Amino acid sequence: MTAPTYRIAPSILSADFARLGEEVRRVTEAGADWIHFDVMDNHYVPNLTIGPLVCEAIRPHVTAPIDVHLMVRPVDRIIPDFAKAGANIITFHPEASDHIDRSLALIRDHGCQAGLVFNPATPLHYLDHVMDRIDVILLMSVNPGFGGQSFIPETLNKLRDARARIDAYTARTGRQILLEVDGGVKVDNIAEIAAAGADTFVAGSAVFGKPDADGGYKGIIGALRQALAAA
Ligand SMILES: O=C(CO)[C@@H](O)[C@H](O)COP(=O)(O)O
Repeated sequence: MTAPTYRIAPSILSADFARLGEEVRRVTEAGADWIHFDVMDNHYVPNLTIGPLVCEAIRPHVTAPIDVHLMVRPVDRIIPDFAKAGANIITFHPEASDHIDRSLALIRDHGCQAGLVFNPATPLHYLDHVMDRIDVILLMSVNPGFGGQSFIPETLNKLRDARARIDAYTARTGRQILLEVDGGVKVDNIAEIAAAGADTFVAGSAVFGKPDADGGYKGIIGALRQALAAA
């Protein structure tokens, strides 16, 4: 079996919004694989963040994929705007979409990779009939809406379940699906999270909270990768 390829996706929710272009450039120069872009609407989740205009504004500052996590209801009408703004991956919460299959198709028809996001208590059965349309499964390991929360340990069991579904699907079809995790990911738990099956790690406060005096973004991304190497 070949060793898994891991991706680190810093969440800009914890970045300095007054200097966002510089922040995304610095974090990708420090080794980030994706930029995770949290979209909150103060309706589906109790917080309000950023939209397609900000995605478009940061796009020239990075070549790394922009991974847009929609925490919005309704879902469909904002998808074309994010695709035009330079998003590469767009994920949404199945319970926030009236027509999951249609929302996934809309994302892919706009040239982006598509995925479903599962809150800690959202069952994985939403995957049952749409695996062919999915590129990424994102498991929330905190309740969505805020950065800086603690990792919910039950997520490890859910990751194992999602990993088993993906592996069975890949064995049958030859198609890969990424398994991303989001919330409370730190140097001291990332190896355990990887061992449970995740290959893509969103980290907000762990990365953007790191002062230059402590090695800055390069230091923390290096430490996350080192911990992963031991997984
Ligand atoms: O989507 C969310 C929260 O809703 C996340 O992307 C957080 O922003 C992750 O932050 P940390 O838990 O890593 O600080």
